[in-house]
Amino acid sequence: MEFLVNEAVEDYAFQSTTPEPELLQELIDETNKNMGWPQKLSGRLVGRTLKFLAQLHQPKNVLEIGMFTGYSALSIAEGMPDDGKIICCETNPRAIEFAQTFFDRSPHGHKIEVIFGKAIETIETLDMELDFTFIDADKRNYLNYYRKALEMTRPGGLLVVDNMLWSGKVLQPESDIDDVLVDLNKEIAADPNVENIFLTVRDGMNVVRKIR
Ligand SMILES: C[S@@+](CC[C@H](N)C(=O)[O-])C[C@H]1O[C@@H](n2cnc3c(N)ncnc32)[C@H](O)[C@@H]1O
Repeated sequence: MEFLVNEAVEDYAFQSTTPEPELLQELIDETNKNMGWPQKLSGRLVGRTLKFLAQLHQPKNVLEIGMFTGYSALSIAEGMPDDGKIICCETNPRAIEFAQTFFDRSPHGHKIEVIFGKAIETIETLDMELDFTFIDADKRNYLNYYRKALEMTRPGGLLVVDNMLWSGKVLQPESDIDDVLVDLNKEIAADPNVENIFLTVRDGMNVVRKIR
C-alpha cells in the first residue's frame, strides 16, 4: 500500500504516538518474518486509534471483519471492558492459528472469539446488538458489510471502516472496487441517521456513529 502523506510526516506521526505494547511489537515482527503480505497488518497509527476509540466508548459487543494476524483485534480488545467480546471473521486458517498464539499470551485474549469463514456468511449467523464494528477485509463487499453492521448497531454505536482512501483511488475511481468505496463514502456522508469523521490516518479511516 502506498502511503498518502509524505513519508517523513508519516514517520513523525508514528514516533509521536504512544507505542503499542511489547506483545504487539512482537506480533508485528513475527508477522513480517512468517506471513505472506505482512503489509496487510494495519500498524501503530490505526491500532492506537482503534484502542483509543474502544477505551472511550467501552463497547461490550464488537465485530471485526478481517482479522489477519490479530493486531487490530488485540488493539481493540485492549480498550474494551473485561467482560466485552469481540467476534473476528477471518478466512485464512494460517492467520487464525498465528493470531491465537498471541491471544493466548495476552491479558485481553479472552475477549476475542474467532469465526473461520466468509464474513458475509458469518454475519448472517450473528444474533446480537453491536456497539462497535471494524471493517477491514474484502473491499468488494464493503457496502454489504457496512449496511448489515449498521442495521445491527445500537443507536450511539460506532463503526470504523478502514482503507477508505484506497491509496487515493477514491479521487479518480477506475475499477469496480474503487466505485464500491466511493459509493460507501457518499452513502455515509449523505445519511442523516449517522454522523462521521473521515480521518486521513494511513489509508483513510471513516469513523461513523449511529445516531438513530
Ligand atoms: C487487511 S487484512 C486485516 C488486517 C487486520 N485487521 C489488521 O489490522 O492487522 C484482511 C484480512 O481479511 C481476510 N479476509 C479476506 N476476505 C475475507 C472474507 N470474505 N471474510 C473474512 N475475512 C476475509 C484476509 O484473509 C486477511 O487476513
